[in-house]
Amino acid sequence: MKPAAMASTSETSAASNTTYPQYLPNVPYGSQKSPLNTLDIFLPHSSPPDHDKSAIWVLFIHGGAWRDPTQTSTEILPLLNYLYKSPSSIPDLPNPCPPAPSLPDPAQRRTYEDDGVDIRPYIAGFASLNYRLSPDVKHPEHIRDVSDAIAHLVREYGVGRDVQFVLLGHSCGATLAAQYVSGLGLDRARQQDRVHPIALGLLAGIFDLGAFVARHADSPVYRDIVEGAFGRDEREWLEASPMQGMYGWEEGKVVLVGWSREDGLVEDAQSEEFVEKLAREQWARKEGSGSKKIAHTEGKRRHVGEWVGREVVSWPMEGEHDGLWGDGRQLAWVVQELVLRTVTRRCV
Ligand SMILES: N[C@@H](CC(=O)c1ccccc1NC=O)C(=O)O
Repeated sequence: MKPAAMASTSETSAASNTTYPQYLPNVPYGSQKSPLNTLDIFLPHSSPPDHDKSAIWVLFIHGGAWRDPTQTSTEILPLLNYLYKSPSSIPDLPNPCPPAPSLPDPAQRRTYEDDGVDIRPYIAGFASLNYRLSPDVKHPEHIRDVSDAIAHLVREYGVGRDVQFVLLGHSCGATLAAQYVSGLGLDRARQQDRVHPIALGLLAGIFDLGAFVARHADSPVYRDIVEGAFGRDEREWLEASPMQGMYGWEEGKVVLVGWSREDGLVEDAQSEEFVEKLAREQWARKEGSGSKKIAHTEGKRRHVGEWVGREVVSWPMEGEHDGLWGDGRQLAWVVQELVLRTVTRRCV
């Protein structure tokens, strides 16, 4: 399956004669040569004009309990197909310098099935990461692969350096995203060379490995998952758990924590306790409208740059564990929320 937009319209950049959108699967990263040391890139349109540097990259880390070989970077495709299925080309952003920017009426810009602002012009690129799985590797190899993948994007596309990014993760992918910003499992060089996201979107994450095993003591698979990825020493579980991390990174504006009460695999308490932890670290608590968004925001106009401080947003989602990425619409709303809360348009 490839993003539907590939087959529909394409635009040509005059400067480079390159056509868009571009979908580049299985791009190798890092020095390890495993087929899982690869990432997929989707470039929806040519770079925004020089006057507008407010576009961001969206990075996604899939789940699968650190071990399921059927869960891969392709889990971003429902999101891409949802956002880019529309036959219309992606509109340019208006020049913000001056007059003061405001997007056209959202009602006029509704080109995908949503009630809000069309966020597509604000997204410069997507990357979906693969990383090596257990039992072939154990912690900290998974998180080091993630770090190497992001380092590749820094070098090739200036991600985190010339262009800001948001980091999304589902299930153990959310664990990896939280480990990345807090540096858990990263050696000194990788910690120091790291670029940081402006926002995290953590969906159905596992933040406390010990509790994950203990709360499912009747089901041996949970212990198998954690021992397979982190070994048998419970002190390792504690040290690697995002609940042990610190989340004061400078660039961070928003952490969206999303979960579904219908998730039969990861318990609500993982997300609830992580929200509490960030609140203790002085992140301001917000209740997001979540996947009930249409009902909540219908008729309300929202603007890019709504962000006011360091916020942790609880984001209610719907359906089963794997529906959170499998339903591209729910993931698109997460991305929209992060764009609305973080992207500040700049004149350069
Ligand atoms: N599909 C996975 C199961 C899985 O992903 C999972 C199971 C229970 C709790 C969390 C899970 N995934 C987290 O990334 C497997 O077959 O191992």
